[in-house]
Amino acid sequence: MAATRMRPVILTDIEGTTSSIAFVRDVLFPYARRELPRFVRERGGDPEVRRWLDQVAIEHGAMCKDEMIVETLQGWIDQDRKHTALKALQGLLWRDGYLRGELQADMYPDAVAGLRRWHAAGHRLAVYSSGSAPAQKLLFGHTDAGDLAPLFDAFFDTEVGNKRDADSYRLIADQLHRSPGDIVFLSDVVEELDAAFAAGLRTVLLDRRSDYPQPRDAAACHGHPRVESFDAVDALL
Ligand SMILES: CSCCC(=O)C(=O)COP(=O)(O)O
Ligand SMILES: [Mg+2]
Repeated sequence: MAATRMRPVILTDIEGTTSSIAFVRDVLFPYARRELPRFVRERGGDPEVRRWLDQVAIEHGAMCKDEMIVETLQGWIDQDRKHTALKALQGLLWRDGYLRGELQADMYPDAVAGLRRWHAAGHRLAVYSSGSAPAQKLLFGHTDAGDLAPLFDAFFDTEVGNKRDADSYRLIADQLHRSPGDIVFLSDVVEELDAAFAAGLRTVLLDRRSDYPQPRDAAACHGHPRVESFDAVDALL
């Protein structure tokens, strides 16, 4: 009897892949930057907030005041630092915004259709983003296409490691109980795909015109299959 091949797990990035870079840069980050001083003033005493503020303070090598921590975090937002403490605090801040109805995640329509199609076809879906896992669940739970969070069965963030480090993808494969070759990673960032490929994952480069007006040529793609929308991913699964 012929062995049936398991459907690959589809592991997706968010910014530049399921949602536009502009949404993250022009909506989410400014919201966090603006709300941060109030949030630290009002919630800085909560253990789940203090834990991350203290981590930022320790990195300064000195006891520093909350105002200085806020300035540091705002600077990191401006630099798009993918620091775990910043990402955890952003997730807590965005939670308020989503729950108050002030935030709603923009999704690429082809990404919504693809995720629904693959889930219906029996693929397991997972997310790997620099945004914290709670922030990922909130984002997919509050999209312009409704609640998409139930489509996913795992959410990975930088607590498994940096997205440009092959060991992070080995850990994700272990945690999904799948061999690396049974996972397809979708991302707009070639360096992330290089790391995933080095760990044995299959890869697809999202090269969306609205995020990357200049198409990336063959040399820039480093051998990763290149698509402009999720519609073209099915042929590669
Ligand atoms: C809930 S994700 C918000 C986006 C974010 O904070 C970020 O840094 C995007 O990183 P990605 O790894 O998805 O490109
Ligand atoms: Mg990305």
